[in-house]
Amino acid sequence: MGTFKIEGGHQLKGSIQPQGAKNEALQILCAVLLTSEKITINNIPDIVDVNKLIALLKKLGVKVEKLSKGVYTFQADQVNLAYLESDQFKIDGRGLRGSIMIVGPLLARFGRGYIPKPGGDKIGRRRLDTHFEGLIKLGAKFGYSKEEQFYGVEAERLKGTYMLLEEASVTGTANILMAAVLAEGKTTIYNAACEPYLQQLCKMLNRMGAKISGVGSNMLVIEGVDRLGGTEHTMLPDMIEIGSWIGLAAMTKSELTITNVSWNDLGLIPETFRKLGITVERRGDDIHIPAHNDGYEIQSFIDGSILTIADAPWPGFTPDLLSIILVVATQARGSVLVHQKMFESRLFFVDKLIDMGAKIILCDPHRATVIGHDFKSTLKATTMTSPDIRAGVSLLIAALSAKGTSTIQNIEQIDRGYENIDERLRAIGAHIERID
Ligand SMILES: CC(=O)N[C@H]1[C@@H](OP(=O)(O)OP(=O)(O)OC[C@H]2O[C@@H](n3ccc(=O)[nH]c3=O)[C@H](O)[C@@H]2O)O[C@H](CO)[C@@H](O)[C@@H]1O
Ligand SMILES: C=C(OP(=O)(O)O)C(=O)O
Repeated sequence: MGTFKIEGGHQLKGSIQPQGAKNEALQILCAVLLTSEKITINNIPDIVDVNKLIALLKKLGVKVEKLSKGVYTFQADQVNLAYLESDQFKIDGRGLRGSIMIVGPLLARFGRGYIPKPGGDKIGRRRLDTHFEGLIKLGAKFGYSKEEQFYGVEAERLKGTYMLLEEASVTGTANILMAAVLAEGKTTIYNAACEPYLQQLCKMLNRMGAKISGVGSNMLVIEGVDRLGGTEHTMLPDMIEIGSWIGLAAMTKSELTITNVSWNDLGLIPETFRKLGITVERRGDDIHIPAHNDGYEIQSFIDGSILTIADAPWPGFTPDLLSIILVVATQARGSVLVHQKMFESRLFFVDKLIDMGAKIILCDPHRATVIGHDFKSTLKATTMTSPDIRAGVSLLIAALSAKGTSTIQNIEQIDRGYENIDERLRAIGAHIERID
């Protein structure tokens, strides 16, 4: 179990370039299974989850070539379907959440797709009903082994249809979409998720020859085609990393420039941090955060009532940044209610922040009230374990702002989604060391 040792209380300074988006990468990598032609992908983040998925694709027979840092070609012209029946696949498939999205492409192109219950963050129930209900609507036969927690779908030829998803599931929409592009006839997916990750996937599939309209909306209309071809794709910067660095800058009172952020794809993220009183300046395609030497003040609603920040399906505020919002609020002037509507166990990490001296009341598993210290009391350094990827980074931010030396264990969780985080943070002045 890897550990970070962090000496807090130092101001950081400089600029940081966000990595390619983790959740987009997981979708895009699965899409290479849809064609026998070569696909070139740029800006692939070097993170554990993505590397696990690339390794899984290789075992499936996909030819993978690394051209330079972050640039790879993939060619799925000789797919080894026997691997899907191996014990090794049952281990590899469980290694991350994103592996679930191989099912749609495999089903569409080869008539069968399987997956063990995928991994990912332990942040509450993470069901897959939307995925399989959608694939069943397209005509697939579904099987599930409760004992092995192993899912499978099979179909000779998928047939387009109309479907209204029960929830706007991100990976669910991607999975169904990747099956529908090769189905016979027209598919309509209503209540589709529409994060920039999905917009990027749609654009890539259209470049490969798919016929998808409604990109960016919650109604995707897909005219099935017989085959797809090769393309080149470049990943957007990771918006969750960008939000993490905004929070980091504010809480350590640091002046930081986050470069090439693709502003137009950030949705409500800048505005939500502004509601906490943080100055988020747009400079071209960069974000500039000045040093908040006088702190930052949480806004109230127009009627004077306490601000609530809650997650919602895109274009609402992403649940993946609520843990960061929560930690940043612990040093703000004022109070905020953080409402994590989607996941049931994602707020439990606040116990660690309370240990460090933060004023937080966990109202129930979904809601926490934070009463900011306004830097009148600094957090105390401590030893903690990262429970999930975003809580891990939130604790890291807390440790960088705290007095003294903290240790964070189980940093594999952080490495799942943040590329080379210790080295990149050291480059802007953080005192952080990786110890094994
Ligand atoms: C690999 C990947 O891409 N992971 C992301 C993806 O996970 P993933 O695709 O697994 O998450 P889903 O979008 O399926 O759902 C996440 C949770 O939100 C609930 N839900 C979802 C939609 C909705 O309209 N109402 C609702 O309550 C679901 O029941 C579930 O508990 O999307 C999540 C939600 O943005 C993110 O946290 C994850 O980082
Ligand atoms: C929940 C997350 O990831 P995953 O879906 O891969 O567990 C996340 O990226 O915040």
